[in-house]
Amino acid sequence: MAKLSEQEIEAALKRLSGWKLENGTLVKEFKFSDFAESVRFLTRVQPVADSLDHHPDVCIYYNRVVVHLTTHDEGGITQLDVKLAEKLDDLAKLH
Ligand SMILES: C[C@H](O)[C@H](O)[C@H]1CNC2=NC(N)=NC(=O)C2=N1
Repeated sequence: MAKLSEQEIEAALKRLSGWKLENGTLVKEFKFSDFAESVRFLTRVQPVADSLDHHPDVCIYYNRVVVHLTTHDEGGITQLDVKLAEKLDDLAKLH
């Protein structure tokens, strides 16, 4: 999948909520009530990421999950990152 241009990334960021561009990755911090809820969120993410064959880089800080999205194979942001960002937003609402 082709890398998005800067204009395409800016357009995608306008549609997404809470995501920003940082060092060539899409980044968002998701907030939960505690560590267990953070882990449950990532448990819901796992099958979705596997089915897309596209995986987020994640860090858990107790009740915060920081997600970085980039397409490693392309060395930049692709439409797959935008699609995964939308899915993560949906999954974060489910807790
Ligand atoms: C072999 C496997 O399909 C690839 O390594 C996939 C897996 N998940 C991936 N996830 C992400 N974020 N970027 C990739 O380039 C990528 N490549």
